[in-house]
Amino acid sequence: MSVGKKHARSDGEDQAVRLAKKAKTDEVADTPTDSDPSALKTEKKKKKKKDKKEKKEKKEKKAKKAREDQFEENLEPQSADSFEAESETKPLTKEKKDKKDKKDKKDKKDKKEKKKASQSPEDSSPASAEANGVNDDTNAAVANGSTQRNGATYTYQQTKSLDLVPEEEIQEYLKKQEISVSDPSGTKPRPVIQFSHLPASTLLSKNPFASFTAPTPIQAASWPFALSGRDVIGIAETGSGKTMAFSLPCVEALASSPKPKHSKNDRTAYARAVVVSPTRELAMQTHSAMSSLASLVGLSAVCLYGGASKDDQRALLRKNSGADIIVATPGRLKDFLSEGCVSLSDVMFAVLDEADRMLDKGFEEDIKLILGSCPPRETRQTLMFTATWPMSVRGLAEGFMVDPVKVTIGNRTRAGDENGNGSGSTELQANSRIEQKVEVVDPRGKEQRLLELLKEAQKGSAKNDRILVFCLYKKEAVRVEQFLERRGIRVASIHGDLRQDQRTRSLEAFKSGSTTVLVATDVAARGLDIPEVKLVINVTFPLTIEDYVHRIGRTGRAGKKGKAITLFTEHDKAHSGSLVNILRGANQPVPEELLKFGTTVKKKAHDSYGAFFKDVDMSKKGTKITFD
Ligand SMILES: Nc1ncnc2c1ncn2[C@@H]1O[C@H](COP(=O)(O)OP(=O)(O)OP(=O)(O)O)[C@@H](O)[C@H]1O
Repeated sequence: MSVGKKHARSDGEDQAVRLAKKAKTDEVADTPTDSDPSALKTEKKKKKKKDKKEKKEKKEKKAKKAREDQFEENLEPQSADSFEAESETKPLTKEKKDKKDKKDKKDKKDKKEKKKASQSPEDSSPASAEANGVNDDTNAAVANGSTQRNGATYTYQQTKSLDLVPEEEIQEYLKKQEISVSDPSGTKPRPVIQFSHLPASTLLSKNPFASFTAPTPIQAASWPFALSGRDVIGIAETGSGKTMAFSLPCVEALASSPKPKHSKNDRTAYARAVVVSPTRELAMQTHSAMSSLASLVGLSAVCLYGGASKDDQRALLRKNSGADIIVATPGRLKDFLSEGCVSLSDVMFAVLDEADRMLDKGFEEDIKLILGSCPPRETRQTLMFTATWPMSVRGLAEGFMVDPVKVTIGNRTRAGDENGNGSGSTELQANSRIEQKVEVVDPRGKEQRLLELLKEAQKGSAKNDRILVFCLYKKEAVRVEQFLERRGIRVASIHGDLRQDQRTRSLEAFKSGSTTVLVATDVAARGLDIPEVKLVINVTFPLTIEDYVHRIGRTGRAGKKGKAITLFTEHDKAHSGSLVNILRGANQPVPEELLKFGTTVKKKAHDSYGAFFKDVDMSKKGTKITFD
């Protein structure tokens, strides 16, 4: 409220008295007096505003100083611009002058290279990995001093090189890669088509993408949002690089923010990022990918999963002084949380990998507890990635996020009405590079048919081709493995009845090629990135059509082709409609025998689908019940 307004209300008060009162109010602005409460309130507000401004300025100064220090340490060329204005007004020290000269030279060189690149825009071979990994746009991503809501000081700013890409090229890319973005705040950052379009950073200067030529569509479209601190739901086909889509923004966010300090005597491990995975093997795989990236900037990652020694994992946490990133399965993470060994109170970045699985009934409560142990969604960044996004989990997902951006890859719009108006909802879609074949068979003849298929697939030069065989039940997997073994097939298995070391050994043997056939339950359906799986055979149909999409997605990864054969029996007829839709959606043949089972899509039958592969900690002792 202005002083003028106050005058109007204090009739009869003489000017001198009013001034004296105001002076007094200014003096005691912090102490409430009953002399003039409304004036006091105004002054208090003013002071608060001033304090806030001062605080903000101080924070900005501090952030600038931190960046400056980092710049000094890392000789990060992109940071130089933030200090250019300063250099103009102050006399340059010799060191700064050298740096400026160096930068000017580099700018000139970059301009030349850019010109060259514009003549051959397709030059994205691994040989040019350095250019791919490190942005040559020295002027591009300049931290502007503000912090993201999760506390990271990294600021995403579209680079000049990306600005320079003609709009038609961007539109063509979005169309060709079938990228759709739904953003409640309406921002439209351009996709990062080349690695060189990414803002320079310490991490990128380490060239983490040397073996890749360009970002995958989900990376290209989601990075600008995730790097800006936004919550993201990323939906893209199996094997399309979603792990890197969340790993890069996670590591950038952590690398740009100081680790909160805790008492030296505090033995709790305070993670700053948490990634939750549905299975142990996937957690280990994600951990391996993330720690390679994190270690480039001196960050550590620890994997916590059931079935392995807790003491060893505790020791790892201690060794890594808490670990910056924790990749975990929910059960083991919950255990560590309840013991007070791990705290998520410093988490600025939370990821649900295979998000629909994590939000389904089997894990819902665990996820509520885990995300509930993190700072509130307003002050952390939450990312969810998956290849399948059923309606049933969407509402729940958004409850954990703030205005999430939804990035979808693939033409998943519902067919819509006769006028061609789609409903715009995200449909289930299988990887279109996978050749899908469905054979309707007699349930009694399944194992014999499996044997024939394996022999056919491993004929001649293909004798060492890797084949993944899916069963629904653990006992079934055991039976099928023994059946194949007796017939001379080199086979291993992975399912929940095996000890973790046995599971790990089987997977390693399959990866290394010492066994070419792996019989698995749905414990191996999601996320596992096993190179060169040529064929997936479904001996028994999974509980849900989503699991079918994930199972067959173990082949045809990272742009490669693959093949999947499904033995379908009358027992699976409830899935015929949704399977027909998947086949049609991927332009695959639909056998007449399958159509006979009907094309109606039934509502999801199993509430806790995939519960068959919920990881149970086998190392835990059961509770002994005594009867007296
Ligand atoms: N930009 C890229 N170019 C080429 N290959 C890539 C790129 N990014 C990641 N990859 C590779 O693609 C493979 C599949 O990636 P990833 O496991 O992240 O897939 P995904 O989308 O998470 O699959 P799923 O849905 O099955 O979990 C990995 O081997 C990974 O190294």
